[in-house]
Amino acid sequence: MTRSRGGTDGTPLLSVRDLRTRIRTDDGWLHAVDGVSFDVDRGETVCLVGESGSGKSVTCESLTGLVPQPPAEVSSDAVEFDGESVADRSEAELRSIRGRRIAHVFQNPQSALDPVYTVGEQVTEPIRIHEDVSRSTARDRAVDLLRRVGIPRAGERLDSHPHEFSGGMQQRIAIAVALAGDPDLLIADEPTTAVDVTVQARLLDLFRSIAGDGTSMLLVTHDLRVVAAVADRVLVMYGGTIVERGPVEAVFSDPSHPYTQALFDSYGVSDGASIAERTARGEIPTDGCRFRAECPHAVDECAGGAQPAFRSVADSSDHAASCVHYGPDGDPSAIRENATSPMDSRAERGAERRSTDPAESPATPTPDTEGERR
Ligand SMILES: Nc1ncnc2c1ncn2[C@@H]1O[C@H](COP(=O)(O)OP(=O)(O)OP(=O)(O)O)[C@@H](O)[C@H]1O
Ligand code: NI
Repeated sequence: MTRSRGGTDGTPLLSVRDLRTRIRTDDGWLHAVDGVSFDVDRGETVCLVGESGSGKSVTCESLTGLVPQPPAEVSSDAVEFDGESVADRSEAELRSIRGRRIAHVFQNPQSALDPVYTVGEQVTEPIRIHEDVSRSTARDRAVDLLRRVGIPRAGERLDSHPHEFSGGMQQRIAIAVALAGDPDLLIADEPTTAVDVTVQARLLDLFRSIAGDGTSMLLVTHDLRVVAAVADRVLVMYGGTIVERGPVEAVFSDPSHPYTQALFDSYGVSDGASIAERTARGEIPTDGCRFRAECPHAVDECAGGAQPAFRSVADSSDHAASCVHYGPDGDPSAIRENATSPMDSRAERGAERRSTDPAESPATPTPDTEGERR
C-alpha cells in the first residue's frame, strides 16, 4: 500500500467518515452510531462527550473492530489511520493494529489486566513485541513506565499480580500496558470514572503528560474538568450523532447547539464533576435532528432526512453545530443568549474560576508526581 502522508504535514492521524454501527436487538435495529465523522490530528487530544447511551463507547469500539459483529454491523465511508484504510482489515490485522499502533484503555481496568500474569509480565510483553529488546531491558522500561504512571516502588512490585493493587493503581497499570507498545493513538473510554477523586486528579495529570509527549488521544469522559485540562478539540454526541464540534475553548465559552447547552447546564447542578446523570427524556428520533424532541428551539425543519448539516457558529470556522438555526435561513440569536460555559457554572458554585487557557484551568489539585516522572 502506498503512503501518501508524512508524519508532520498536518494531515490527520485518524480520519473517520460517516461511521455507522447498528446493533440487532429484540426490538429491531438500534442505530447506536449513526453517521459520525471526525479527525484526530497527530499529537492532538480529542474529547468525546455526551450523555449515557449517546454512542461514545460504540464509536470508539467500532474503529478497531472491538464491537462484536454480529449482533452489530459496522459500516463507514472511511476509517483511515495514518493514511491507510482500517475499515476493511481482517480480524488478525486489526488485532495487530490494536496492540501496537492504537491502544485502548477502558473504564474498568479489570477487563484490561489478566489476573493470572504479573504486572511486570503484562507491561513487558508489549514492549518486547514492539521493540526487539532483551528481557532485562524490557524490564527496565516497564519499571520506568510504571513509575511514570505513578506506581510507587515500581521495581519491587513487578512480580505482584493485579489483585494486589487498588482499583486506581490497576487503572494506572492498564494505562502503562496501553502505553508500553508506544502507540500512535491512545483511545481511553472513561478511564477516570471507576476511581476515587484523588486518583482522578492523578490520572488527569497523567493524561496531560501523555498529551504533552505528543501521543494522540481520543478520550471519552463525563468529567468536563478533564476535557478542559487535556482536550484540544471536543466532539459532543447525542443519539448516535455528533451535534457540535470545535476547539475546546470555543465550545466551552460558547456552547452553540441546544443539546450542548443542556448538557453543560446539567454539569453545574450535579456533583459538579460529571455529566453522567443526564439522560435523554423519552424516545430519540432516528432522523433529522436527534435532539428535536427535547429541544426548546425545535421547528418543523428539524424533522426528517439526514441530520442537519454542520454550520460554523460565530466566526470560528472549525467550531460548528449541526442545527438548522445556524443555517442560511436560521436565526440563532435566541439559542445563543442561553449559552453559559460549564466552567462559569462551576465558578458560580464557588469552584475555581475558569482560566482562558484550558491547560491551566481545571479545578483539580495537581498531585506531586514530578519526582516519579521520567
Ligand atoms: N452489545 C450491545 N447490544 C445492544 N445494545 C448495545 C450494545 N452495546 C451498546 N448498546 C447500545 O448502544 C447505545 C450506545 O451505547 P454506548 O455504550 O456507545 O453509549 P455511551 O455513550 O458510551 O454511554 P455511557 O456514557 O453510559 O458509557 C446505547 O443505547 C446502548 O444501550
Ligand atoms: Ni460508554
